[in-house]
Amino acid sequence: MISIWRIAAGRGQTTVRIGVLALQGDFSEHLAMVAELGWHGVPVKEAADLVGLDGLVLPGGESTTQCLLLEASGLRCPITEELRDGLPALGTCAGLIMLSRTVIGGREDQWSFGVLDVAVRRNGFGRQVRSFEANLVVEGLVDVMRAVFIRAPVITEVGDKVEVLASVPYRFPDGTQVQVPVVVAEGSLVASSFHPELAGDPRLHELAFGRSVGRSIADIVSTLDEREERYVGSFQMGDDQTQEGRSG
Ligand SMILES: NC(=O)CC[C@H](N)C(=O)O
Repeated sequence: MISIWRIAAGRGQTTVRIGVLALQGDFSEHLAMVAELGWHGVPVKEAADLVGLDGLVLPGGESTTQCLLLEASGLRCPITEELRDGLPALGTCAGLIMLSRTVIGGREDQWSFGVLDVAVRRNGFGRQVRSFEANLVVEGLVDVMRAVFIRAPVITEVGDKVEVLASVPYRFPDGTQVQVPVVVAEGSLVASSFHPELAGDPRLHELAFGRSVGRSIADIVSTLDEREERYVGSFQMGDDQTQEGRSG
């Protein structure tokens, strides 16, 4: 269950400050989205930028490069501490990878913050040519969400406390089909395999930083089958699951 976070308490009283990790990737789009929501966006490039934040966005891009830049900038430890202390965070695509407990198909020296109890396979939906868009039903949102998937990670495992807020059908080469989560929440964290900011949809940012969600995974998963017809097609596993990505 995600509680009403400090940001909600602060709304209307003080300026809400949302940091956006701005080392690599599509941080500008996230900053624009934060501004659209009436919040103050703070590009985070060094530890001092983390002071006084109400939330943090980890953007899409290239997780291997972000690992290197997070180390070089000295941000790895302070961000780990903030996330462990419960700073609300939204991770999209590479940002999801950075939050995850386990990363499959990463570089040997790849690390992650390890605060979100999921395992992800990098580029699990395939390489650039297999990028796609889909209309998703997201728990708690009335209208479907247009989701842009670019060399997106596949969530292969979720822990007991992780809530699955949206899934898509995923077909293995042998024809077996499963539902894979593409929006998840745990405690103060929300993450998506896709890029909500590229479709100009601010609702995951609102979900992450401005409201609560509170349904159990079992409850959500039980409703997914009924809704399957509302998804656009199904998606096949990429042919290069272990390939290193090169750009956002
Ligand atoms: N669009 C993205 O963020 C792609 C993520 C990229 N495949 C990675 O592993 O980091």
